[in-house]
Amino acid sequence: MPGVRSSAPVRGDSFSEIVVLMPVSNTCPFLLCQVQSVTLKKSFQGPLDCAQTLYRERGIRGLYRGTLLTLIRDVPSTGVYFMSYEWMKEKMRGDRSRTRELRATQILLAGGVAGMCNWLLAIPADVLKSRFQTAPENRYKNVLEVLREVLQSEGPCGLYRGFTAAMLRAFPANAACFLGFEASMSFLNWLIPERV
Ligand SMILES: CC(=O)O[C@H](CC(=O)[O-])C[N+](C)(C)C
Repeated sequence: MPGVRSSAPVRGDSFSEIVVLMPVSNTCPFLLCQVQSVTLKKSFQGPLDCAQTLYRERGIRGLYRGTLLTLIRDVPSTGVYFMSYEWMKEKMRGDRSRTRELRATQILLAGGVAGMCNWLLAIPADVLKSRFQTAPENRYKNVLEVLREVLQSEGPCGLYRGFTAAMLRAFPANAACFLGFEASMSFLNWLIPERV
């Protein structure tokens, strides 16, 4: 039995994330903005209602609209997320003891900072994605049109709209997430010890 060591696979398989989770995550901007359904002229009751209405009005394409932007947002930022987390842990452990256990506060700090690094990179693509997904169907031909419009109307700062709210959420959410992750890893490694 190899034991449980690596952090990345726990975050899931990318293919299933795109196929299964993308429609779920794609309903979020609609719910947050409370964009109204075109035909029913009503706000959505929840994620399921939103997904059903989108499917009815726009078909399967409606559920996957903005997938490219989601990938542009998540692929590089996820790399930075795990890299910054591991880098901070290594720095806090110091050179001498690579296997030294970190304190909970150190894990919280590394996780929180990793979440902030993730969003520092992800916000511009997230802003474009939300605008693109919630716009009326034929408003934008492609992503570049959304980018042009944001830059023209708000300048480069427009790409960082929501920065403060994103950062205020990113630290505690990811600090807790990594603490839970490390606690689960310790438990699993205790349950299934590594054979040497
Ligand atoms: C966009 C997103 O979900 O970011 C995650 C961190 C967070 O604050 O939710 C990180 N990751 C994309 C790696 C799941």
